[in-house]
Amino acid sequence: MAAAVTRRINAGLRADAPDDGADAQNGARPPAARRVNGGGGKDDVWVPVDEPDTPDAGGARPPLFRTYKVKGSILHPYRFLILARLIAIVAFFVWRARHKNRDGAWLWTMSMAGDVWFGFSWVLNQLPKLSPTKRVPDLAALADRHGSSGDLPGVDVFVTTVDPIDEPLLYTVNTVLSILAADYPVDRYACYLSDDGGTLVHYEAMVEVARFAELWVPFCRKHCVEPRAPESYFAAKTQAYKGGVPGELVSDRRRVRREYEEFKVRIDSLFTTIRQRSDAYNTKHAGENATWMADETQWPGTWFEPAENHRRGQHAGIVRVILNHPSCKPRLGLPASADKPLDLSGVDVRLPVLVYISREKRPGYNHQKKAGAMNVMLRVSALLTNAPFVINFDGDHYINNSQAFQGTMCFMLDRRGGGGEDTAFVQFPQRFDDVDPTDRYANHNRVFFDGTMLSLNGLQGPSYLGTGTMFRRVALYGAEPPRWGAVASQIEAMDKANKFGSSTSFVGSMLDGANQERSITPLAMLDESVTDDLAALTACSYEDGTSWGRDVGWVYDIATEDVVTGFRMHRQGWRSVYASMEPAAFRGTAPINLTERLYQILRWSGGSLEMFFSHSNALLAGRRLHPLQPVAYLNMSPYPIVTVFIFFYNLFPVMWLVSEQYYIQQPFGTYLLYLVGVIAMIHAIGMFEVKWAGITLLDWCRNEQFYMIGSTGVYPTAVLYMALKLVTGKGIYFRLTSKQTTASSGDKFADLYTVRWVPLLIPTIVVLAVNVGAVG
Ligand SMILES: O=c1ccn([C@@H]2O[C@H](COP(=O)(O)OP(=O)(O)O[C@H]3O[C@H](CO)[C@@H](O)[C@H](O)[C@H]3O)[C@@H](O)[C@H]2O)c(=O)[nH]1
Ligand SMILES: [Mn+2]
Repeated sequence: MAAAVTRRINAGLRADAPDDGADAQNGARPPAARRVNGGGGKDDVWVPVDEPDTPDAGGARPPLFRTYKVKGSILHPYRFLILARLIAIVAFFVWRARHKNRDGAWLWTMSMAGDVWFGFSWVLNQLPKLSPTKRVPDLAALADRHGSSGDLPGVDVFVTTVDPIDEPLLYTVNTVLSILAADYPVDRYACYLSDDGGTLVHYEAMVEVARFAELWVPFCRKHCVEPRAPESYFAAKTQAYKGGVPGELVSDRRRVRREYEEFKVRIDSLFTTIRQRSDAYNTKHAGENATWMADETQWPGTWFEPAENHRRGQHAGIVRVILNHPSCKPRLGLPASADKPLDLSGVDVRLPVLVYISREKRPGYNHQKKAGAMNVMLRVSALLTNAPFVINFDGDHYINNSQAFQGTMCFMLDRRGGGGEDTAFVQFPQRFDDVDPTDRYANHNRVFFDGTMLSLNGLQGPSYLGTGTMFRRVALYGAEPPRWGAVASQIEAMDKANKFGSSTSFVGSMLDGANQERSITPLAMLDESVTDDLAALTACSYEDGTSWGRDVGWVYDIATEDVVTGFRMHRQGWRSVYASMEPAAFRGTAPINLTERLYQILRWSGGSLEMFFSHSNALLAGRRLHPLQPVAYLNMSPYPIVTVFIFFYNLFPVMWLVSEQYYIQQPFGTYLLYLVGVIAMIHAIGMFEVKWAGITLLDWCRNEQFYMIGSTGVYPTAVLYMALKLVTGKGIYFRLTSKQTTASSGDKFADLYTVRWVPLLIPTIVVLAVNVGAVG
């Protein structure tokens, strides 16, 4: 194995040679890409920062992204308010400590403790937001440098899904279609679908997708349509035309729409089709009870009628290439004809690689949910296409801006200050569809985390980077950037310690996968040796005794693997970028019904507490992080504990039922004055943030409302779970967020108002009752 590594050292890891020739030519070339504007947020708030290192006479490369800061007239009063509030709360504490309550000392102590916690967490939350920064990719500069289809690095795109019902097939096929139609050199990226359910329905849906993509993708290219997830495209109002043949849009669109409707019918009927086919074959092969593929072979995954080795949690690993590697030269389509009414004669009709994966499942193994699926994809893709960058989407997210991949490359390839190469990941803010404009609680803390992240002078703080984040593959392998030049020896050492497992072909692929200048390799012929390798890599026993899930790949044993994986990279000295783009790069479907939302919050808050009580505790971050990063991580790990104090205050009105005269603090007048002051100030500060985050006041109110529901209803359970875990050592079982909607009535927000009863809501209702009672 070591030999395999050393052999490649000479091949050179970093093909760092400057391509000056190309640059000189580029100077004369007109920008090929459309310029994007400021990238979200209003221009009257964000101002570009003067880049100290703009190209000089020496012909340095022009920057590939712009940095924006909040303009002084907003920023200075904002900071002043923060300072004022800091002084106010310190004064408040001092005053309270000097005026201890003699009667009801324990209540006073409790409320003091609560206020200290509130004050402390406010500081944690506020510090990283002192200098809001926004980075926007410059696609035109990228096109100038790399040409329109030029030497962009390879990208492997991962999509995860589990259940075709809970995560509706329609979302998943839209995700994949939006990826296949992305505006990125088609021979430089590949799409992998991981199906943790192992169902034939998913596989055949991908076969249908590949077929429909032959029409959909050239259509998108011909007319430059956005977004390229058909469901969203057809639902959207028509926008300004950007393609080259406006006259043909209307008829082409009508035609593609009809095909899409038929495609949807086929997708919807897959369950029945497969069942009927299987019934027919089972009768033919008397005595069988299998699920059959169209070619009359038995599906190796799960069956409709569960059987030994063909049920959920117990089936073989499957890797199937659905679309093979395209040719490197463009292949133009055909002019319109009787049966093909779309004129595709000027359009490249190639499609990127599409692979279906279902990892092996065996009882007795902890399959580690999404993190486990991601790690299998990381290995399988290493053997098949081995791109130096990987990006992941949940089955319910899609690319909303077809240039999103190019956008991420603006950060990965920018060389300012040695940059780029030390960047482990690029993340864009998450935006959600299907969220009622009058009820945007689904954007909950995402909006505010935007604020948190924006702030760290562009260094990324923690966030839910589970989906729509572009990673550098080598960072996922656990390599460390300060030794980036020595990745070969690093990989060799890690391999000696059996961190990666026993596959020689996988370890042999690692150096190539680290090389940013390498484009994607044509898909290997799936001969017997490759199939054997793939079987080994998808097996559940592959990771036994290795470092997968800790030092290598996505991190295990935690409900929020995404946050912890990013933390590991930051801790190793990697940097990351938080970027914005207009229109938003990616979009997702948040669970909009309150019940699902509560369970999601439960998993996140539980995961955050787990993180606090684990080796990924922010306090153990080490010196390689920017000083504000641990603060931001800390801000989001023990936060559910706040529930104790929120409860205390929320239930306090009980006292009014018991006795008429009771004061938490005396003299009560001064106390009230302080309170009103500090509360008013935090809201005033919030208003500034609302202004630059580009959200409405109503969003903000909903956010506050939802915070109350979450912190009374969900956090107590999270805290209890954590306490149990600390005592018993057993982790939390988190269920999959169901995205299934009942909204067949045509009202896509119908779901929002169907609140199923869940015990999680009991404490919230108690609080409500107490307060209504007390006021009464
Ligand atoms: O055994 C499993 C369980 C889940 N998933 C996939 O993991 C993704 C996320 O699961 P979901 O139940 O939808 O969780 P969410 O709360 O919606 O996910 C958010 O929070 C997660 C944990 O922080 C992140 O991993 C996600 O990317 C982020 O979108 C989905 O695509 C699932 O298909 C698997 O592949 N295998
Ligand atoms: Mn999700």
